[in-house]
Amino acid sequence: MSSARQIITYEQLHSLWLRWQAMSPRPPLDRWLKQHAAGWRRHQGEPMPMAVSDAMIQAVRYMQLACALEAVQRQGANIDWMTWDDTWQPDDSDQLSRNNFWYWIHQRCEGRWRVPQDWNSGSRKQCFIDFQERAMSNPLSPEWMLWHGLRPQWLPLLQQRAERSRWSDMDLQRFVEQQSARPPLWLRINTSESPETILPQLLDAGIQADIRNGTLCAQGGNGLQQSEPYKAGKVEIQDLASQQLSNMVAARKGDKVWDCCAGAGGKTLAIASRMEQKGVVVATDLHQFKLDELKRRAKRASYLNIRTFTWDAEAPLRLPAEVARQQGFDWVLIDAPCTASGTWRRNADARWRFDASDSAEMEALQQKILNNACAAVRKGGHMVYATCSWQLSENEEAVATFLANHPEFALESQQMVGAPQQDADCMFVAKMTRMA
Ligand SMILES: C[S@@+](CC[C@H](N)C(=O)[O-])C[C@H]1O[C@@H](n2cnc3c(N)ncnc32)[C@H](O)[C@@H]1O
Repeated sequence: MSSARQIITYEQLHSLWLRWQAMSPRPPLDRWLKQHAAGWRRHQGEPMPMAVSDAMIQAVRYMQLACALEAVQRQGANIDWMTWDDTWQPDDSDQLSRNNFWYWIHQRCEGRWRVPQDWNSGSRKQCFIDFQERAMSNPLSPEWMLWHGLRPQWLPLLQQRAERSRWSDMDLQRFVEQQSARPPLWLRINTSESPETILPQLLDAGIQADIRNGTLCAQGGNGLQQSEPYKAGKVEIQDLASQQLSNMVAARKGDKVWDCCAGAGGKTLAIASRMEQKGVVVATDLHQFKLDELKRRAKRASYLNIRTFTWDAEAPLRLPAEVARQQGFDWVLIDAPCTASGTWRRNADARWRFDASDSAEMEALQQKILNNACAAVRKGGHMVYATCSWQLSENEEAVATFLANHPEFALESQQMVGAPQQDADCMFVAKMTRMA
């Protein structure tokens, strides 16, 4: 594999797959592929072919489907998929032979890698065609879920979401179908320039970009971070749902804002961009290394009014003097740690770490953060609670539990943003106001 133009074979992909599988603990595939691509560039002197990362992402997305197809090939189509799914585990894909695994993945995504000439024939081909036909003619069936890389057991949870958010059947179908593809790379503009002004600058830098619904987006990130608009801090990568969520914090010039789970600052920067350097944004997180990245990004965008320090949610925050003087922040954003089920389109492997029956610990952490952050909201101020998950338990139910214990807060609004209406991640956002 010494040239980007060289054709990748499934044997080569499999050795890469085994290397990732052997990692302990196994890092998120996306991050691992980025590191691998950097190593590739260093050793080969040219970029890693897109086909390699595409194939790895498709393999992880459809590894349960590969197991299901293998089961049909061996036992026939008469399988109770809900029972089968109950005992299926991600490691089961290791039981498939290298050929069979990559055969099914190749069929599902019409892979752009080299396979033996006589591969695509015989009973396996027929088994695949029959499965596809059954899946596609039965939307919302277990086989249809498997076809889109989702566990059949998640269907009732998704149906609850659809009912709660008044998604039509078509919306729900679109949501599931969207899981088979990454959303584009949405960009947020940090300056007062318009998308129409920045677009030609991106195109000149060789970035495939366009404007959708008034927002810039790029197809893939290759070269974006080396482009002039990015290096000059004019644009930030931020998913469309995340941009909408940040907009719920309608901070004005001079406001005091606390982004209490700020991470690397995606939302912090979006909020600061509207404050014209007036007022203060306090950004905290459990992890200092994330805040270090936030500081780098803030510097690139020339935001001088962001302060960072660690906070672990074990107790209420000691308010900075100028915030204490006004008895709390005008806005507190809790972008809570969550199962991140709304980001599976970008982080294909995250779905296999999701266990809906084991979310008590996460929900307890979300309540702890809500309970300890709310003390920092001034009377009349607002608290925005958000997750990038779609289950009710981390969202509407979490908000209801909090409000039952805190009658001093009133719910202003709560909604899902992004997918399925938009080609984006799927996030939840609730706005509450402190009344007393
Ligand atoms: C959804 S992420 C935040 C993403 C970030 N707001 C952004 O826009 O990039 C949740 C964050 O909560 C942080 N976190 C997890 N447990 C925490 C705790 N006990 N106290 C404070 N922050 C915590 C994580 O480190 C993570 O950065």
